[in-house]
Amino acid sequence: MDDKKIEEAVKLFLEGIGEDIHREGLTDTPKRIAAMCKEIFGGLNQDAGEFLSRTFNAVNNEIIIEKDITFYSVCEHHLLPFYGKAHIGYIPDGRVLGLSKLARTVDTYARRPQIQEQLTAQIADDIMKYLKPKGVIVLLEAEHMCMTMRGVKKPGTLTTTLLGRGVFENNTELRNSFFQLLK
Ligand SMILES: Nc1nc2c(ncn2[C@@H]2O[C@H](COP(=O)(O)OP(=O)(O)OP(=O)(O)O)[C@@H](O)[C@H]2O)c(=O)[nH]1
Ligand SMILES: [Zn+2]
Repeated sequence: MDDKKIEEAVKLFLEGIGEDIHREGLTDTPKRIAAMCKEIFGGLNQDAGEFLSRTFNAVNNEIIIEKDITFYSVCEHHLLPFYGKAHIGYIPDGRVLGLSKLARTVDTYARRPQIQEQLTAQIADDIMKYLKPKGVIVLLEAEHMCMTMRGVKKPGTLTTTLLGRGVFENNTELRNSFFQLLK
């Protein structure tokens, strides 16, 4: 990441909104934002393949679900946060992942400028690509600040996105057992 560019951009932006960039509260803000970007956009420098490639033998091929994975992302249209929970289920085909790797995959793609549908798809596609399970299903529920603090201003609205790959693509029974286990 280019700290200098971020700092210059923040100064210009603050001037643009009519702020005095030399007042005490703002003098360190460009540096703070450059440091913050490393956290909230850190996924841009990460490759989920590095940890998704660490698989081990499955005990059986029953469904595995990791639910309520908290995530924070930033909408690419307004650069405002959207945040919520990710729920992931997969049916192994001989190999499984360490549980933490599902949450790491969510973080890798959440920490980028995003839209929710794309985030959902990137998580599902990478799990298919590296683990090669029989199927994976990803459900994301999030609140978008661009819907609440500006624009249409509807606090409390929850956006849900769902994507199934492999056996979850069109098997209603399997999808329903995922929903059942989330309750
Ligand atoms: N599909 C989708 N839309 C999103 C997401 N995040 C934000 N948006 C929407 O992106 C749209 C951008 O619409 P535009 O009309 O280009 O921008 P805008 O004038 O700021 O839109 P308003 O929010 O309606 O004021 C808005 O409707 C947002 O609600 C997302 O993750 N997925
Ligand atoms: Zn937005």
